[in-house]
Formats: sequence, C-alpha cells, structure tokens
Amino acid sequence: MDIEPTKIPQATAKRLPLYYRFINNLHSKGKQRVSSKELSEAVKVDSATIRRDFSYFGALGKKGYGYNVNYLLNFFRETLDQDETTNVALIGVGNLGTAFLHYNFKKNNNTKIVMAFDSDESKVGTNIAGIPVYHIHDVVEKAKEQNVSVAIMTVPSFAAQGIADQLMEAGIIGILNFTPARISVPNHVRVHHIDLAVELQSLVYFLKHYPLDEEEQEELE
Ligand SMILES: NC(=O)c1ccc[n+]([C@@H]2O[C@H](COP(=O)([O-])OP(=O)(O)OC[C@H]3O[C@@H](n4cnc5c(N)ncnc54)[C@H](O)[C@@H]3O)[C@@H](O)[C@H]2O)c1
Repeated sequence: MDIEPTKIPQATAKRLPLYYRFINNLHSKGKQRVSSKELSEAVKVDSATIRRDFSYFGALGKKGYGYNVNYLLNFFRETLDQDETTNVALIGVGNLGTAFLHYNFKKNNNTKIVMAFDSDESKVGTNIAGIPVYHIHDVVEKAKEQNVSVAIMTVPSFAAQGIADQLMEAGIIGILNFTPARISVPNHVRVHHIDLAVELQSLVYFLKHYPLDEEEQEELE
C-alpha cells in the first residue's frame, strides 16, 4: 500500500482500531462491501468523517457500492501492524484491573495482556483468566523477559508515578493510564490518559450546550 501511516492525521489514526474491528467482523461474515452509512451506524462516527478518514486510506467509496472490505482490511492490518502481537502488562489487580484481565482483548486485535502485577501479597502468585499475577517488585525483570512494551495502569493514583518510573526501567514505551494522576515520563514514552469522570462531564456538557440537530441525529442513528 502506498500510503504512509504517518501521513494520517492523529484524530483519524485514533479511529483506526474502531474501523478495523468492524471491518474484520464483516470480513469474517463473508461480506465484500460496506456503505459509509452502515459503518457510521456501527462505529458511531458520522458518515462525513468516515468518508474523509477513508480518503486518507486511499479508499474511495463508490455510490451504490460502498467500500471494498478486503481492501480496507488489508490496509488496516498493514497500518496497525496487526500481524504482530503487542505484549501488554497490567499493573494493579483491583476492581478495574481484574475486569480488564477477564476481558479478552485478543478477540478484537493483536494486543494481549500477558502478565499482571500487584503489591498485595494475597494476589501475587494467583492466576486470573489465565494471566499470572506477579509482585510489582519483579516488574522490570518479568516485562523484559517477555518483551512487554505497553502497560495498563490501574493502581491508586498515589502509586502511579513510582510505578511509571519502574516501567521506564522495564523498557515500556506506552502507558494507558486509568488513574487520575498525571505522570511524568521521558519524551519517547507515550501516555494515554483515560479519565471516565472527565468523559462523563464532557458528555453532559455537550448534551446541554450542543444538542444534536435532527440531521446529525439521523446520520448517527
Ligand atoms: N473502579 C473504577 O470504576 C475506576 C474507574 C475509573 C478510574 N479508576 C481508577 O483506576 C485505579 C484503580 O481503581 P480500582 O477501583 O481498580 O482500585 P482498587 O483499589 O480496587 O485496585 C488497585 C490495585 O492496585 C494495587 N496496588 C496498590 N499499590 C500498588 C503498587 N505500588 N504496585 C502495584 N499494585 C499496587 C492494589 O493492591 C489493588 O489491587 C484508581 O486510580 C482509580 O481512580 C477506577
């Protein structure tokens, strides 16, 4: 494919896994083509945005035909490097962390939680949904051993920075941070912060100040 992934705007790139998951499902059902309306309904992104995003992928939908599923799938696989599994470690096997261990990410793409860590001795040495729980003291050694490059942080916020420092030592380059703490990391490390309270507040704000007009609603429905 002749399109460099780096040429895709970040906002579009963020939607790639969403598209990929849906297109992959269509492909496994034997579907050959998909319309932007169908996509829009499934991934909850308006169809104008989808058309613009897909033009970056070199996929031009044809009227009355839609998009070619095979083309898109190949593009997404290549761009997302889906043939290569990314090993992920989960830090903090509490309420949220345990739920993630039970959720099988592998169903959707090639990221896999291969190990978990906690400081609570009663959790260390257990196995949750087939994933071993180690002591946080061993994070550097274990993560290096299995080539883990990404970590999900579901620890109390007071522990976040200390753990981030250990993760750097372990060679982690991506952190999905569910704690409310802002963490400092070197420039080469990417942190994505997921704050459910902020997301919820933002939804309520948008509902209040930017009610969807009927046309938009129709596109989203
Ligand atoms: N539960 C939710 O719905 C929710 C939602 C959004 C964000 N969060 C955030 O996610 C984080 C986890 O929430 P939770 O409800 O799962 O908390 P929790 O108290 O149930 O779990 C935290 C886990 O981290 C472990 N831990 C503590 N210090 C550690 C350390 N230094 N090293 C390794 N493990 C350590 C604890 O033993 C525990 O198992 C919090 O920062 C919380 O604010 C939680």
